Amino acid sequence: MSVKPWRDVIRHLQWSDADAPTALALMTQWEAVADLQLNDTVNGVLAAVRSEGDVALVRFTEQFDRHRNALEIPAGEWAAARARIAPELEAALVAAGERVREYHQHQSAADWSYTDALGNSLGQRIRPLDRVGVYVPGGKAAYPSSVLMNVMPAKVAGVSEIIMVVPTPDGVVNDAVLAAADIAGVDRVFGIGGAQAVAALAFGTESVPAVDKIVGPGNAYVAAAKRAVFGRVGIDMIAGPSEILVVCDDSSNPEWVAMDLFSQAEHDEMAQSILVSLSPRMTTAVLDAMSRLLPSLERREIVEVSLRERAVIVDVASTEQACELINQVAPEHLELCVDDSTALMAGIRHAGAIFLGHRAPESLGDYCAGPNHVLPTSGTARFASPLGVYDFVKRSSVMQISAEGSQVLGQIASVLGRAEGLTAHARAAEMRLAHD
Ligand SMILES: NC(=O)c1ccc[n+]([C@@H]2O[C@H](COP(=O)([O-])OP(=O)(O)OC[C@H]3O[C@@H](n4cnc5c(N)ncnc54)[C@H](O)[C@@H]3O)[C@@H](O)[C@H]2O)c1
Ligand SMILES: N[C@H](CO)Cc1c[nH]c[nH+]1
Ligand SMILES: [Zn+2]
Repeated sequence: MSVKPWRDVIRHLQWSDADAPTALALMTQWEAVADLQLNDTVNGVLAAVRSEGDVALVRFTEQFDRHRNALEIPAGEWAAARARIAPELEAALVAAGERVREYHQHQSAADWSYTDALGNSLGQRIRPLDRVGVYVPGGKAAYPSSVLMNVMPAKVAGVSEIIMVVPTPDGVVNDAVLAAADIAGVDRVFGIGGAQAVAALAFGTESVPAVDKIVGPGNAYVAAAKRAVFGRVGIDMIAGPSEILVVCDDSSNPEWVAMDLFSQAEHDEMAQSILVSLSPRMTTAVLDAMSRLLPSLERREIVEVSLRERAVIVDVASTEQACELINQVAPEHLELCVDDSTALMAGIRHAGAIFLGHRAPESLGDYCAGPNHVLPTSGTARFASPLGVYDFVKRSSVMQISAEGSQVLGQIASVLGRAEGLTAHARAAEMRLAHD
């Protein structure tokens, strides 16, 4: 139990102080795969699985997850698990899955083309990936919701084959995770995790088919392995620990704000909760609510470490200052717990998912609102987007050149080819000139 009140434990900044932006930048930075020893471990695992296949996969699963069960979990077991879970859990998974599917259907993009002034037809064709690997984390907790979030956009995109991997620590398979796999419609499930699972998906083994792209969040071993295999396969992103940034003002409900901050802190000790306050009175009220509510949390120990190590409160004097701060942090989750979010929304450029008003706790986005909960973390919302249908398709450009087009474009290509010293390029274009 913490002896000091939380107001004395959580770091507290005034955004108007000249050094506050730098201090906040230091507090929010997180390098996904900076640990050299971890990288050595991961590189060793990748090399071994690549050269030894299933033998290494079984060995590492025994070493890190403490079991020697069969690698693949057959479809019959998913259906049996679905029948075993509580009916209300099954109904919640089905309802959440349908909402996630519906949201992602809006992301589907169509082929396009146009005809230019020379009669050339130029366009873009979109096709789903053939085979993807979905990493569902499962070391310290089981995440059936992450099955739905990873698989539904792939199904909407029309991916032909979805291979799911999920660690089964001590050989224990989570029924809700298997039920979610059944509901979402994966093709195969393997009870493996960590860097060895990523290696198996990237290189293929006797049991696990090689995939074209690996998606899904995981711990630092998973993140390092995904980064290392990128290029051989595609990846979605490098996910770091969960983060939430909540903006409050006099209209906020302090207990709701406190619980929303806890909801991400409870993920793991490195998760980060940031409170940005437009009202000193509300800052005090939220801190008091945190002290009141914290003892009632099931995962209190994790929350306490997360708050002590990584939480920050920042007082801001205006919505402009709030926006400046938000854009610097580029948070994974942003809650605007205020009556009127119009001015804030106008100034916000970087955030993974934005929750507006008092009735939109981040946890609804985690489970069932519809948008994806796999989001860019650690400031990567500056350039990255939530996992979506667009991650499971690729685009080809298409060009059909008319007789007139080959004359006009051929002359330009001829000049540019010769300027680059690539005369075969130039001659290929010139041959078409001569032909007509
Ligand atoms: N962004 C999201 O959408 C989202 C969703 C769910 C979970 N998460 C995050 O994903 C993470 C899941 O982490 P986790 O650990 O529970 O599960 P995980 O599945 O990512 O990792 C478990 C695996 O890590 C490997 N491992 C553990 N210790 C190791 C060691 N010392 N050496 C080599 N390998 C080792 C093991 O192979 C094990 O199978 C958490 O940080 C959680 O917050 C994110
Ligand atoms: N908040 C997590 C992503 O940052 C996702 C999650 C899964 N279950 C609960 N939450
Ligand atoms: Zn969450």
